[in-house]
Amino acid sequence: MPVVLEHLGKRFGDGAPVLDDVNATIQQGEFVALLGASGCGKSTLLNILAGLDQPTSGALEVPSDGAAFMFQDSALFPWLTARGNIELALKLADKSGSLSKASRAARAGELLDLVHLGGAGDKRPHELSGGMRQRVALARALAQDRQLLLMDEPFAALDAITRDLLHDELERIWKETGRTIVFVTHNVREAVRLGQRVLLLSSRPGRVVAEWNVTEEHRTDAGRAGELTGTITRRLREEIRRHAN
Ligand SMILES: Nc1ncnc2c1ncn2[C@@H]1O[C@H](COP(=O)(O)OP(=O)(O)OP(=O)(O)O)[C@@H](O)[C@H]1O
Repeated sequence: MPVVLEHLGKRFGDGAPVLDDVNATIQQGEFVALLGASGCGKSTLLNILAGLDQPTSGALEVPSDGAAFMFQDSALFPWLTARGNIELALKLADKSGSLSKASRAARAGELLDLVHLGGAGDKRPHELSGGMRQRVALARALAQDRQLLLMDEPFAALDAITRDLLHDELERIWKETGRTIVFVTHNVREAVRLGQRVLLLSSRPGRVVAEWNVTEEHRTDAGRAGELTGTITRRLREEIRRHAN
């Protein structure tokens, strides 16, 4: 099922609208990067997609089983091991209670393998690096078993090398699982690296003002990817300047 936003708007109380007339269709299985200046309403939009907040105008179609969410902070439970954090997510997602403890343990093991953390399941979050914690957070988000995965700057706090590694991992996992991903970032390079499509949200009010397709050519030719990154960066700067005036 696609995600459809039609003339979507959001204002908090009687303040100025944060989002206004946001229109977008995201196909099932698509990877969309959402880019915008700080404070333009990206997190607000994700919260609405996740059903954590309601739009004040317009229409929204999202999968009926909701969405899984991953944040900049891994938000793991510190008293549980990596495996324990994933098993808990499996338990919470299993509303009918049909998964046995042994099946949950087996599934948690598969998810740990999927994020290449097979050997670290018994470690607690403080024993893991930032990159490893985000891998656990990704496995936990996948444990929720929702088609739609919303990611709010999940790699922003990581160093560049770890981030590059996680980009490769996320791309692989996206291809393996067929999830629909909406990935919020400030980082144009990251948006071009990951997204099949990059949407640019303007500031005050937030609205989709431009979009770019990232083609196979961009993926295989670093020069073409660099050109696209430059084009998007210029457009983003314009947006930031327009808002500053
Ligand atoms: N619950 C709320 N009540 C009032 N205003 C809010 C609320 N949540 C967000 N806002 C306002 O909405 C605007 C957009 O915030 P939001 O966090 O969605 O932006 P963002 O693009 O995700 O920012 P950043 O990139 O800095 O994380 C901000 O001006 C913020 O102050």
